Amino acid sequence: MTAQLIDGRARAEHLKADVAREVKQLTADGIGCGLATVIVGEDYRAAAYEGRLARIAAELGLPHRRLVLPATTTQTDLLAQVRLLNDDPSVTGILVLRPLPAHISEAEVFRSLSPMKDIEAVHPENAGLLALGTPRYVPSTAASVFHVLDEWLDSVGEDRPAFYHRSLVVVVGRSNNVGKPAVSLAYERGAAVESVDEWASRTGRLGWHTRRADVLIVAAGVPGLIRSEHVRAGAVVLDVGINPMRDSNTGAVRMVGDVDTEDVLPRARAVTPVPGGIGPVTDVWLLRNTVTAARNAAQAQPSSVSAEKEWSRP
Ligand SMILES: NC(=O)C1=CN([C@@H]2O[C@H](COP(=O)(O)OP(=O)(O)OC[C@H]3O[C@@H](n4cnc5c(N)ncnc54)[C@H](OP(=O)(O)O)[C@@H]3O)[C@@H](O)[C@H]2O)C=CC1
Ligand SMILES: Nc1nc(=O)c2c([nH]1)NC[C@@H]1CN(c3ccc(C(=O)N[C@@H](CCC(=O)O)C(=O)O)cc3)C=[N+]21
Repeated sequence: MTAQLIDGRARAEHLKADVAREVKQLTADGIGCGLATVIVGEDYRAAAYEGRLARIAAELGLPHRRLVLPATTTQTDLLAQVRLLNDDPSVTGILVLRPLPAHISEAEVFRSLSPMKDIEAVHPENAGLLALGTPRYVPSTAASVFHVLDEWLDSVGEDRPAFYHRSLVVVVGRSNNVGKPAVSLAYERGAAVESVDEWASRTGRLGWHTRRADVLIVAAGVPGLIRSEHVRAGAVVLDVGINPMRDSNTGAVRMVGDVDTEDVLPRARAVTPVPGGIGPVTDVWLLRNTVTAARNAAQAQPSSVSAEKEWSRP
């Protein structure tokens, strides 16, 4: 068997057309929408993601404001900046990029976000709603993993509920941003779920877990962690990892996943590549959540949400 490579870019384009329609409808309804992204310090992955969001937001005509703060920013200053964004009615969605510098508590910053503007569902209220199966916002990376999987199941004629009910989903990596939300979404679909972290690797049990997976979701941030010996024949493998690798000869940086795709292809049923798999869908989903947040804001306070002049409207 040679696995099917799932085309995330094509999925992202479909989704982008939906979001473009939603943005037009917002404008027609006179509802303002504004995404604010916050980066503290320098990180290649965060900068790459933010750059992609900026480009697609411009393409969709969705106002975007960037806040780039130095790595020396104190937690107090960052919390003050978040407060300003919370209080600004022209900002309807806020994304604080990870990683934050080590001297800043990510949990404190996420807790300081206005829950209605927390488009990644990292505030405890939104994370709780997600865990209870009643999300306000579905975090974009996990949402993209299951969007890609659901659509792929449709494309091969699998009945979604039947597939999930008979499947074991194993999630490698359990960050609050990616791994844990993915577990919640797998629960919601009625799958059996297993979650492993770095201890599974350290204790030599990673393969024992992953080889039982019908669906293997990998979000560890370790290039090439998963090889064919970790994969059950006929499994569906979703590679979330985005890891910058510098070519020692040319100096060029390219992104690689957590899965050794070439090695896994002959064994799996379907695999998402990196680049071109989950990543492009994540970008669009985040903007989709931004649109949802604008609608939520308008419903909460109909008169206060209108686009302001300071926005760079593309
Ligand atoms: N494609 C996309 O759209 C996105 C991709 N990413 C990428 O996904 C990856 C994960 O991101 P994120 O969740 O934020 O990362 P974090 O570093 O926050 O979390 C990584 C998780 O993986 C676990 N882990 C680390 N090493 C191993 C190992 N050897 N074996 C098993 N588990 C391991 C960690 O375990 P422990 O808890 O024990 O430390 C932790 O739970 C990164 O490459 C990131 O760039 C992130 C967001 C979006
Ligand atoms: N709070 C927070 N949330 C995040 O979701 C988050 C974050 N911080 N910090 C950084 C990581 C990284 N990340 C990416 C998502 C998509 C692509 C993406 O679309 N990549 C393309 C292009 C890759 C390339 O440049 O070759 C692809 O996979 O095809 C990249 C990177 C989100 N992250």
